[in-house]
Amino acid sequence: MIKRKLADIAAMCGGQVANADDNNLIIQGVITDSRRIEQGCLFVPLSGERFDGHAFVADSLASGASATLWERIKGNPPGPAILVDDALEALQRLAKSYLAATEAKVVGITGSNGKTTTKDLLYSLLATTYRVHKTGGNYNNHIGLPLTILAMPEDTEIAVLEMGMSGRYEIEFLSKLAEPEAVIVTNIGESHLQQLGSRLEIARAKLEILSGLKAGGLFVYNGDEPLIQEVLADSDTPKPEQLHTLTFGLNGNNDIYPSGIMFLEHGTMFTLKEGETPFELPLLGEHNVVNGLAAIAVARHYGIADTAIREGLKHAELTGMRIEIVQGDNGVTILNDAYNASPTSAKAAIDVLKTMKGYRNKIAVLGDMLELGEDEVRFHQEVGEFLTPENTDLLFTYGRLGREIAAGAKKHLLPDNIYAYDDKSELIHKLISLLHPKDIILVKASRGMKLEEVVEAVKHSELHQ
Ligand SMILES: CC(=O)N[C@H]1[C@@H](OP(=O)(O)OP(=O)(O)OC[C@H]2O[C@@H](n3ccc(=O)[nH]c3=O)[C@H](O)[C@@H]2O)O[C@H](CO)[C@@H](O)[C@@H]1O[C@H](C)C(=O)N[C@@H](C)C(=O)N[C@H](CCC(=O)N[C@@H](CCC[C@@H](N)C(=O)O)C(=O)O)C(=O)O
Ligand SMILES: Nc1ncnc2c1ncn2[C@@H]1O[C@H](COP(=O)(O)OP(=O)(O)OP(=O)(O)O)[C@@H](O)[C@H]1O
Ligand SMILES: C[C@@H](N)C(=O)N[C@H](C)C(=O)O
Repeated sequence: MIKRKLADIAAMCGGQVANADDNNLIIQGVITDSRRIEQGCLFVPLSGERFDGHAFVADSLASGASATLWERIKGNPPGPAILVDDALEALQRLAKSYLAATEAKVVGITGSNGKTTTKDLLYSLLATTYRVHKTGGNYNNHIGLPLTILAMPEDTEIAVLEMGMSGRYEIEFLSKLAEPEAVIVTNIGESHLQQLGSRLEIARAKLEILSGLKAGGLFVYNGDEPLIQEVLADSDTPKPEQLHTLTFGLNGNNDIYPSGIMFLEHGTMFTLKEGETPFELPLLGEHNVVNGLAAIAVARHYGIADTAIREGLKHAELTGMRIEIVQGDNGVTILNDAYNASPTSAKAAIDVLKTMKGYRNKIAVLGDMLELGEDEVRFHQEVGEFLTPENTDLLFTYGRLGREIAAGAKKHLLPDNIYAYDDKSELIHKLISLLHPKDIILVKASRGMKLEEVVEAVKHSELHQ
């Protein structure tokens, strides 16, 4: 993490030191939450939906922060400070300046689905050889990415940075801040359609990642997605000189694609060439093989041998709630995919349920998918129609839009096997009453639905069957 003299930090973020007895005071780390102060850090007071961080500056200094940023418009700071006009902009400038002072090469990852998973997989491959830093959790926006950079060890060789968006020009900002030398676009789904209006516009937003890519940089993208090719070919799409490209995907016309896939109980095996030693992923689903292909493409670009890649994949540490296998105390198997949901990721998860063998009942617990815009009802009905007796025995839905999943499910499932709820506790009660230790449950909805509460309840429940 960043460790500098107070005066140097002021210069790096364009601020001015005030109230400090010692400009050579050493600052270590940057924190934006007074509830998580670490001794000697710089507190950065941000304004959000509920609070103005300036209200917590005195507390932060009392709790061990060595200094704070302070916006000039707020009057006199209550202790050692760096005066700035805008704390967020200063935080972003500090991050850019710190990154430039290191030798770290940046790999940027964006896409509608799979950013966090691909980031975790790529990290595990690169870390076999390099000193690597990666985005923690889902810290992928205009605040999270700068904080990720400032938490980076000074001797980092490669930084794997997740870049998220819900509107145009957000990725452009992040890419220009981080100036990656390699970038991945995982796929173009439906996430944030509400704000973007069309999948083409989502593709344009994702390919803004090329705007900050260094000259001669590498663009690794999902070759199965025609919208990416379309936007890449558009002369209006900003891209660097001497752009190198690599495609990944399931189709054999990609630069890297699987020659065979085998679904296992707790993971997935795949080969890239017939007869070669397979690669093994501790993740379920064909979609995670695709994520793995993107990670392999970049790892090979950085000279990682396939033997190291196989080791890295096998021991990858993954962020939870992405089709995470959870074993209940009561024997029930839960596929916790509750982190987020869109039609593309929901169908990918249902495909995983289809590959699971040896269970009594396959149960899907599906909730609202948010931010999908005017076609949200149709999207939910289509997910319902995707459910068949081959992949689902019982369906539980949660939420207003979940009812549309239930409506669509009637196309292939018997009405007696479909349960729609607006109340989470009622859903949990009914679900538990039907559960058997040999059942498997997929739990999936958008972040805002907090379906991890269903996972927690089911995990610890006493069964009656
Ligand atoms: C600003 C901030 O960091 N807020 C976080 C804070 O929120 P809180 O509920 O406390 O309220 P405020 O935001 O109003 O607080 C303002 C500041 O005051 C601080 N503070 C508050 C109380 C207190 O007692 N002491 C304090 O010091 C506070 O820390 C603030 O700095 O806490 C919440 C709960 O932990 C956080 O959720 C909230 O974080 C916001 C949402 C945030 O953006 N955090 C980033 C670090 C981040 O990267 N979060 C990611 C999610 C990113 C994301 O949604 N990405 C999208 C794509 C990008 C969309 C883009 N348009 C966007 O706007 O984000 C995606 O789809 O992936 C994460 O945490 O997962
Ligand atoms: N390549 C993919 N295609 C479809 N779904 C995917 C893919 N990769 C991951 N998913 C699913 O998408 C959801 C989110 O996964 P992950 O967090 O890795 O993606 P993300 O792009 O970081 O998501 P978000 O933008 O919501 O933070 C999970 O349900 C996961 O199973
Ligand atoms: C807030 C944004 N990152 C997100 O995840 N939105 C989903 C759709 C949600 O809020 O549930």
